[in-house]
Amino acid sequence: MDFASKIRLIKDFPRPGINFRDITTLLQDGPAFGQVVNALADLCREMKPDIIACPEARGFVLGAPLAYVLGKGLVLMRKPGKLPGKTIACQYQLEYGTDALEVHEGAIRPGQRVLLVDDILATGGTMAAAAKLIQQCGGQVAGIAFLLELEGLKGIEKLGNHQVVTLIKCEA
Ligand SMILES: O=P(O)(O)OC[C@H]1O[C@H](OP(=O)(O)OP(=O)(O)O)[C@H](O)[C@@H]1O
Ligand SMILES: Nc1ncnc2[nH]cnc12
Repeated sequence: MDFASKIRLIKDFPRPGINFRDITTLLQDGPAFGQVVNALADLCREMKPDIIACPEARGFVLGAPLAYVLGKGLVLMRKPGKLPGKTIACQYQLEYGTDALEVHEGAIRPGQRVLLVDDILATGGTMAAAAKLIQQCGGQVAGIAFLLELEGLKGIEKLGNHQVVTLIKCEA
C-alpha cells in the first residue's frame, strides 16, 4: 500500500513556511492504519524491546497499538503538568516552538530496553529529548520508530547512534 499518499499536506500550518504533514487522513483509513502498525511492528520486533514509550500526543496514536501488537507495556511521555505522580522532565526545541516531556518516576526500570515511537521525525528535537529522558530514567534505548521522516530537516543527525526505522521518507 502507498502509505505516503494517505498523508495530507497542509501548507503554512501552524505558521507560514511550514509544510504540515497531516496523519489524520491516514488514521481515518482503517486498513491503512492497521497495515502501518503491523509494518512498524515487523520492523521493531528484532530490537527486542521490553517496553514501548511514546511522546504526547501523536506518538500515543501509534505507540499504543504497536505496544498491543508486540505484547508489551506502554509508557506515556506527556507534556508538562499532565501526569499526576512525581515526574522527570526534559525540554526541547520544535520546528515551530519549544516544549517539554515528562515521564513518571519509576515508569522505566533500570536496564529496560525501551522502543521509542512517534509519528514524525522533523528537526529531531522531540525524539532526542525523549531518548535522553529514557536514559536519565536508567533505561536503554532499544530503537526508535517513526511513521514519517522529513529528511530535509536532518533530524536523524540528532539521534546519534540509535537504531532508527522509518516507514515513509519525504523532503521537508
Ligand atoms: O522532530 P521534531 O521537530 O521535534 O518534530 C516532531 C514532533 O512534532 C509533532 O508533535 P507536536 O509537538 O507538534 O505535538 P502533538 O503530537 O501534540 O501534535 C510530532 O508528533 C512529533 O512529536
Ligand atoms: N512539518 C510537520 N508536519 C507535521 N508534524 C510536524 N511536527 C513537526 N514538524 C511537523
